[in-house]
Amino acid sequence: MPEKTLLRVEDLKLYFRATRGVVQAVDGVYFTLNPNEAMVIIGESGCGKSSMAKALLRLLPRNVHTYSGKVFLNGTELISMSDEEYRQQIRWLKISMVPQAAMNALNPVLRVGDQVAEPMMVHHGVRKEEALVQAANMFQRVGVPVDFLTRYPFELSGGMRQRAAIAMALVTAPDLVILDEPTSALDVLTQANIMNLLKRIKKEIATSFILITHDIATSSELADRVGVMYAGQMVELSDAHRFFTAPLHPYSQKLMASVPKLRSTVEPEFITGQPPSLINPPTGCRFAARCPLRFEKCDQDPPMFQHPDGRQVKCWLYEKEARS
Ligand SMILES: Nc1ncnc2c1ncn2[C@@H]1O[C@H](COP(=O)(O)OP(=O)(O)OP(=O)(O)O)[C@@H](O)[C@H]1O
Repeated sequence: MPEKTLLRVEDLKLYFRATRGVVQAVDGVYFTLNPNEAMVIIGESGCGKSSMAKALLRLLPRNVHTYSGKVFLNGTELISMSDEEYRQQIRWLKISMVPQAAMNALNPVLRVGDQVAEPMMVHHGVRKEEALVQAANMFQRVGVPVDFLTRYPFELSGGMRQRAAIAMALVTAPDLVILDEPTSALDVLTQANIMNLLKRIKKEIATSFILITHDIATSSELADRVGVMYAGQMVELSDAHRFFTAPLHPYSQKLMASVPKLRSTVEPEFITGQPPSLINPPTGCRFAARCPLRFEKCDQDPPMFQHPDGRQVKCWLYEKEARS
């Protein structure tokens, strides 16, 4: 029977070699994603979000120390594939990405239409004329004027370039699109437009999304599920509704309290202290040093507890609930 889960990530690790030691950027991450679901990954800068995206996309830098675990896409394991197999069978075809700054995704010396058409030609063996027709369709879908096909990236605004990068990620109809801070380099209005575009696309196209973002407020509108990362680990996995109403993990609660609210007189809070170093992270709960609810047990590393309502949380506070 085919697996209902689209993506199953088990004990994913990505460590880097650095001058001061080994950086445990992604340290034993587990999660699953269903078809047509949008999962938002949030967490402070440096907690390993982009590294996790790189691990899923196998876009690994040269100083990798450890790359391990299992990633199943529709039942096919990706980590054990060779780079060549991954490039031929998975990247762009099954999993595509929209990187932080679209300028980096687009080649400055090639017309954007040709670039958006290219994945179709390379991965679906489609002739250039047909690929350009599909690129034009995709441009219309993401709100880029079709006559922009013949323009170069520098002739497009930041927002239009980001839309073109989204078109490029979608043109092969992949199962999963990973967006790494897709709006971070854009002004607030353009950010909102891009988020609205993603919401619309999600309704129209049967694709799953992993959206990595700092922008908790806007991402709440797109998310079906939320994953919270802290110091290289996933500390909460939740459906979006429950998460945005009442998150479980003390870190998630602090993160939510730090989001400014338009119609509230409550001041946003800051999370005091710094996340631990990922070179020698603490052996117990990694958030303990900053946690207002810390108790003795937090000196031990908590497992990911299964909350009775289906959420998962890596915090000893939920040990009893998880058992009962
Ligand atoms: N190639 C690399 N070599 C060594 N260390 C790295 C490398 N890439 C990332 N790191 C380190 O890994 C940790 C996680 O970084 P990562 O960029 O994944 O975090 P992030 O949560 O995406 O941060 P941001 O939100 O700022 O993009 C950081 O300590 C970072 O300095």
